[in-house]
Amino acid sequence: MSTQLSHLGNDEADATARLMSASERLMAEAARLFPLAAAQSERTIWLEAMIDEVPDYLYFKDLSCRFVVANRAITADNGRESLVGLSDFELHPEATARHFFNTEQEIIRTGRPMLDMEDQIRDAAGNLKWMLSSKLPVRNGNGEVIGIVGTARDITERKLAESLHRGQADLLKMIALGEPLTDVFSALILLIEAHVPDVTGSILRLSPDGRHIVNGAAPNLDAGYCRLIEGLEIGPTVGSCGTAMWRGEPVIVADIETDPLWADFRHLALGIASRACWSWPIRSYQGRVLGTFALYSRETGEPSAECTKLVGMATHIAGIAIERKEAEDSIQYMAHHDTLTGLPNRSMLDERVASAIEAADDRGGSMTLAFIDLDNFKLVNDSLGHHAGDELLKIVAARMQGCIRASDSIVRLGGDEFVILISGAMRRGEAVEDRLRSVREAVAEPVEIDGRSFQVTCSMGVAVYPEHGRNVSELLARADMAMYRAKEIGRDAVQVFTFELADRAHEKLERQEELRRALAQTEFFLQYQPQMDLVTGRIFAVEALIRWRHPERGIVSPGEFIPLAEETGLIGPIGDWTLRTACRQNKAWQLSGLPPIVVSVNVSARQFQERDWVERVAAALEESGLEARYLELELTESLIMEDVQQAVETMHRLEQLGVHLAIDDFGTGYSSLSSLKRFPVGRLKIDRSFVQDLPGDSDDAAIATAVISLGHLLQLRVIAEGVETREQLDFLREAGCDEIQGYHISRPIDAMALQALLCLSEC
Ligand SMILES: Nc1nc2c(ncn2[C@@H]2O[C@@H]3COP(=O)(O)O[C@H]4[C@@H](O)[C@H](n5cnc6c(=O)[nH]c(N)nc65)O[C@@H]4COP(=O)(O)O[C@H]3[C@H]2O)c(=O)[nH]1
Repeated sequence: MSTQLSHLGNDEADATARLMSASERLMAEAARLFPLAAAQSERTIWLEAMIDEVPDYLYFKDLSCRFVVANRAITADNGRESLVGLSDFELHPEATARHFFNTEQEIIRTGRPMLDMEDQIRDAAGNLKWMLSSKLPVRNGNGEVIGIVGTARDITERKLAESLHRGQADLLKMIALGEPLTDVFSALILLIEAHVPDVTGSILRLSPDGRHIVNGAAPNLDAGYCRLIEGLEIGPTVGSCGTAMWRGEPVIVADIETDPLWADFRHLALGIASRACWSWPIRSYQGRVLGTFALYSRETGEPSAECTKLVGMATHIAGIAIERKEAEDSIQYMAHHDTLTGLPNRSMLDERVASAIEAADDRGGSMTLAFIDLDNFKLVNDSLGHHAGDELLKIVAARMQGCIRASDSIVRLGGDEFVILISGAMRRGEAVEDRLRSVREAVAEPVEIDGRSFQVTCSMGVAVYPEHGRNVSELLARADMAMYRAKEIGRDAVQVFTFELADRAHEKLERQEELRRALAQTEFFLQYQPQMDLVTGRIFAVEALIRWRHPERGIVSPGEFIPLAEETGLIGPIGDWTLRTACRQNKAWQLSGLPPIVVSVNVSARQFQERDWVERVAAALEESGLEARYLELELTESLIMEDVQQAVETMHRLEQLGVHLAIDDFGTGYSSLSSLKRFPVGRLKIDRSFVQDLPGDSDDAAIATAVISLGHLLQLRVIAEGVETREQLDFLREAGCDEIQGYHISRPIDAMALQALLCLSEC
């Protein structure tokens, strides 16, 4: 032991070096205590005894890498009495021994130590061990290398902890990256199996109905066994896992052969030579049981505390993985399904149409899209409430789903719009309409919601690939166009797309653009038609009537463009313009010194239903400075009847503003007497159609007379429009009509002409 240590790179930091320098100090101390040569052997014994106490490996090898000195730790781990004279080739497998030999020869050759190397060895008991070793050259008094001294420390525990730590990190990464759940489970099981000797792991999941076993992963468990337990119903005595899921607590079965929990299944477990099965529930963050993590052992017995701790980590990670997958699945589901009806949604339609087109191309066939819109759904929603509307959609969706074939798909686009994708081939002689008839019939079956029974119909538009379009959006747009046509022709119908339809729609689009331009470039103007009091003969009011001065077509009458404006929503801004212009004009007449008259403005249903309509009327009055009592709004019967309750509410708000209200075209709608009583209106207007054949037509005469009586009974004034002749006027006066309007007095005329007329009649 008089040899010297070579220079170390970092003596202080290195445990091995510290050990070596402690040995040197001890040697020096021994030399001091036993100075005589006679004491030499005693010193050696003393030193050997001392190094034997060191728990790490400590040894000295000669230049041929044979042990000269080896302490008890390394000797015992190699299962020998002594290692002196042996080389690693006699202790380890060839590859390991060669590695050690090469390293040591390198140290001897270069004279440089090798520190903190991590090596794996198998000890005499067969245990794999991780060692942290350092090897240093030993020199004689002349500085020549005469061998190496080595130390090694067992770091197996630390390495296991590290690998566990790394394994956990890898698993969390797999979870975060959304790798398949079975892969995550398998990696988790392999990690645990690597740390708990002689066990086989398994992860089972609980089925969504919370009643059955579903295989998760068990990479080293018999596949046949796994198949046999798949789908078993959990319960109080269903082996370890079925019971653990049932109880929601760990079930540790130390001996499958005798434990009553395994009574019905022990033949299965014993068939795969398992004698013990320990199962722990996997839980969600909120504590819901999601499955089990189980370890099977070939030996009877219970898990160690260390094993239980590891499984605690495993069930935690498995829980995170399952919850993350469930969240992902539900996000996926929500992204592709409509929450109300559970039907696939638009994003799914795109995918399905794309693959249906591909399939049609492959077989040289076709594919059909049917766009479906419920008729009068808005009415149900408005009159019975959104809850009823939702219920109706759910019922209708389920019915439609029940009618289509497995090869077809149904998608809810939103609102009351659905699309059916018919992708399979038609039967011989079968038309698309036949396939869709059953859907229409199912929709039209009576529905009962909240104790009320009613029926809804639907309109369908059909587009066929490849004739009508080459992709989803083209086909959908054309099916939609056809559906609109089905609505136009009276609803409750199927319309197949045609190119004439497209032309018509195109033309409509152009008209719509023209209308927009007309509004922007003020191509509209108002004419006013006087209304005369039959008692005084005085012109007391005028009806404002819109006109369109079209740059090519000349003056266009409202009958031609108001319906389109209503359909497209342009009636909103057009109506606002009319209202503001009429108010301003009326105020201008007053300011010019004419006696005040009322200006009557037509209101369309869509305008009236706009939420801020009352505010817009108030703004038009405010802006023009016209007093509310000089404005009258003409509402049609059908407008009011679309949603009586809402209409009455709006009418009351308008009444509070101080404007007058009149019912236009009276007699053409269906207002019941009882509802008429509820309307805060001041006038009824007898429709022109009942006036034109007066007095000759006895039916019209009876109707006109009845409307006048009815109006008076309800304390309303009655005006007749479309009066063209003296005879009509006389009849109406005779029948007690209060006021008239019509060509007999004046055609609609522009503001200047009306001013002159008023001036004439007043002066
Ligand atoms: N044959 C005949 N016709 C007569 C006679 N006296 C008046 N008329 C016409 O009868 C219509 C009366 O208006 P309406 O019933 O409110 O019916 C109006 C009204 O519903 C709508 N309308 C007109 N202007 C507007 C408006 O500014 N806004 C809205 N929403 N609708 C309007 O367009 C409809 C048609 O308006 P116009 O073409 O101006 O047609 C006007 C008027 O020119 C007559 O003695 N004989």
